[in-house]
This record gives sequence, structure tokens and C-alpha cells, in this order.
Amino acid sequence: MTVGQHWLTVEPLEARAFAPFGDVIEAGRGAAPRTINEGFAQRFDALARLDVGRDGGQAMLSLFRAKPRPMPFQLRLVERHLRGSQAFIPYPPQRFLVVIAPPGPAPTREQLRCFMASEGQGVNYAAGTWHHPLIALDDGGDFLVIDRHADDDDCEEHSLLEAGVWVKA
Ligand SMILES: NC(=O)N[C@@H](O)C(=O)O
Ligand code: NI
Repeated sequence: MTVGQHWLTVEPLEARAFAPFGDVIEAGRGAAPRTINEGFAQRFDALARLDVGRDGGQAMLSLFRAKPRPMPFQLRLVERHLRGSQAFIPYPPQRFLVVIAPPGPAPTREQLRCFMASEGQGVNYAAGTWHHPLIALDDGGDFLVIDRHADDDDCEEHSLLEAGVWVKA
């Protein structure tokens, strides 16, 4: 039974606040860049902890061509990938919404957090982090996704429809 509407507060995506859930991917965060190629490029290394090798997993780079979600938006579900991380990087840069909850038992609606990723930011969900499937905004767009490829189905879902959770951006 839906118990009224529970609106999530949209927080700006920031590495420290996101740390319990994974990494914020953005140039300039973390180690200082290295100048390479005779000064014609800078390398920003290790922007995320990719965890994709468990149980025979291998890294997979995919492209998601995402349609924008209608706003205001009722969250449909959260899912988790227990055996691997999952990174989303808009390409070209664009803002998008991230809804997550800490690893552990299926979250209550009070445990959900919503972050606005600004242009130039991406996210890497740590293995086991509950998250809503990709929430693209505005005109939608392409996202590079780096996650674990294996023969198992590492995606557990938990419906939010009965919880009446909404977000507006
Ligand atoms: N289904 C799929 O590959 N993507 C989801 O895991 C997601 O988090 O968007
Ligand atoms: Ni996912």
C-alpha cells in the first residue's frame, strides 16, 4: 500500500558525502595530474576503484543511450550488484541524478539519498551499493558504463513503488 509521498532532497554530488557509496569521478579529484606526451596532455589517474574481477568477472566498457526520465519522477526500484562496481560517465558531459542507499539489507525509504551530478562528474557505485537505474535528465544522452561482465546475473532488485518515493530536478 502506498503510504503517501516521500520526496527526496537533491544534494550536490560531493566526494566526501558519496564516499560510503562509491567514488565521484571528476578531473582534479584525487591524485594530482601527471603531465605526459611532451606536455600535450595531463593524466588524471585512478579516479575510481573498479572492482570487477570477482568470481571470474572481467571489466566491460559499454555505452548506455539514455532517455530522460519525466520529472517529477516516482522512483521505481533500487538494485544492487553484489559482485562488482558500476561506473557511469556522461559522454558528452551532462547533469544526471543519482539515487543510492548503503550496502546491506533492502533500504527503507528514509535511507535513500539523492545527488545531482553536475556536468563533468560521473559516479562509480561500490559493489553492493543500492542504486536506482540510470536517471538521465533534460534531453537524455550517452553514458559510458564500466562494470563487471560474467556469466552470473549479478543484479538484485527491490521495488520502491509501494514506498511512494519521488524526486524532482
Ligand atoms: N541494467 C543495467 O545494465 N544497468 C543498471 O545496472 C543500472 O544501474 O543502470
Ligand atoms: Ni546498476
